[in-house]
Amino acid sequence: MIPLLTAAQISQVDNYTIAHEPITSIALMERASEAFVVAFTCDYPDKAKNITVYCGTGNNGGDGLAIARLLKNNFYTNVSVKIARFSQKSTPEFEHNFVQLKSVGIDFFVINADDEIPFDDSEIIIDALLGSGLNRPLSGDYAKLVEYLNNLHTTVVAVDVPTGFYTDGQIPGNLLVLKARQVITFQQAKINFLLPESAPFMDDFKVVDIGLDKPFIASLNSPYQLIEESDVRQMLKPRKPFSHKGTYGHALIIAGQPQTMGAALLCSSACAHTGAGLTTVCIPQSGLVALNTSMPEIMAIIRNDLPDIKWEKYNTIAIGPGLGTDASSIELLRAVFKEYKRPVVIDADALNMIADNKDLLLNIPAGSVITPHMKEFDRLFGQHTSWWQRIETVISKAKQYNICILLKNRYTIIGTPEGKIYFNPTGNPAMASGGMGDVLTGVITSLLAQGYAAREACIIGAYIHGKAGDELSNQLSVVLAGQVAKHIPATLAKMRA
Ligand SMILES: NC(=O)C1=CN([C@@H]2O[C@H](COP(=O)(O)OP(=O)(O)OC[C@H]3O[C@@H](n4cnc5c(N)ncnc54)[C@H](O)[C@@H]3O)[C@@H](O)[C@H]2O)[C@@H](O)CC1
Ligand SMILES: [K+]
Repeated sequence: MIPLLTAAQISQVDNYTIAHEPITSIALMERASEAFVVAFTCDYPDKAKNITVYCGTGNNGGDGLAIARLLKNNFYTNVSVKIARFSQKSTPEFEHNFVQLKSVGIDFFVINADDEIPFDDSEIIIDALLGSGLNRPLSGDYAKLVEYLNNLHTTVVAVDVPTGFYTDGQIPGNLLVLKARQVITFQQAKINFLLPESAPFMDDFKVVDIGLDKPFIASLNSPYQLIEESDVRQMLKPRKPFSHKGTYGHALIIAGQPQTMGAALLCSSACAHTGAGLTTVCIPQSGLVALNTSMPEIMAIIRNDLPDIKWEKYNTIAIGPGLGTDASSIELLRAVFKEYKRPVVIDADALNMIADNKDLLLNIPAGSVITPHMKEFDRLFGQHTSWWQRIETVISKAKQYNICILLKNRYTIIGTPEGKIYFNPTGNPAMASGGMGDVLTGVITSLLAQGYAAREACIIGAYIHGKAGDELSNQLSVVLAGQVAKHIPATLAKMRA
């Protein structure tokens, strides 16, 4: 896991690293700037491009000055610098790099407060105006400069953080930010890069390691963690010799209506493909032929009004995909909560029924998983005006109900009763199509049936679901849910190799 820190904590880690590595702050800035330049030269190899580095007078600006110098050393022939000296304040690291810049003879131009903004016709802009030190929205000279630069629509590569962007905490509405084509960020993804509110301000980000003290970072015990492939590999249990279908559990999936049978089929297919020993799906009679034709491995319970379910047979139950919210579905949901005391997976219409009957929240078996998308989440827990607020709600509700909450997103957010938030990095826009959530529910259900705890089932499930989609998207520009379900065994084989 990569611990994700707030800006205040990152500055604490900078200071700790400077004191204990030990390294001077100027050498640390040089290391950061070198890391930036390595990443930059990889993505922008044309050394004749006309590049302007815009620098503030804090340490982000100090980075910018060092980057301009290093680019020149790397034979970028057309680099110049514009310094926004909008206040008298500057850091010693900035001043040091300003002297260095002058010594290598790079053209620079100083923009003072209230000056006209100088004309810019560069092909690439490197944004080193403000970084993680931002403590208020842009206004005055900064706002004027950023508006001018945004209107140019030039390719902007931001150093660490796009100027004006908040790295953590609630992002104010109508924020003015220097929009970046790419952000090359130091040490770790900033938490707000993982939330949809970052989308208008950056197309992409890349993390470069600047060697901050990892044991100290770990000691801060951040609640926010980014899942890595190695975590999932460690969590995955091998399929052992002499094991049999009974070893890998029996999952029951209660899903589907005549018009939404696909949800039941996709969910149960994903469950079987993720390795549950047995999968049974509880569907209306009208789905039986489709089920037997498409997935003969899966057993069925025909759902009349209230089906006769032998609860103790199942290692876990999923309820909701395509289920509908009529009276008999509510009765069935209540029956699951009454009769079945082990962890379950609750998705889609089951979440909508809980949203309409909030008393049911208290009946969710401990250790269960709920898998809402944003709208289902807001229906359950109230309207939110920002994703940061949603994260706070995930933390409090996961604790309150002793459940794992998996809030679907580009970087899916998994909250546990211990107060941790895990961000899942896998998945891609080719997967934005119907049925994908039903497949994810099937994957998580399968993992619970196989004996993984809810936290592991969510982390592994979200990761492999997204990774299967990533692997498929190497060759396909659109990936359908059924393809993801069928590809899971191949992804699992790679992860277990
Ligand atoms: N030794 C270190 O601490 C390192 C810092 N690094 C760089 O340092 C950056 C952080 O530097 P700083 O803390 O100096 O801060 P910034 O350079 O981001 O900002 C400079 C100053 O601008 C002021 N400011 C904040 N919001 C403003 C606004 N809306 N309008 C006008 N002024 C505003 C604040 O006084 C702030 O300290 C990082 O983003 C990174 O680029 C890297 O060089 C790595 C090492
Ligand atoms: K910046």
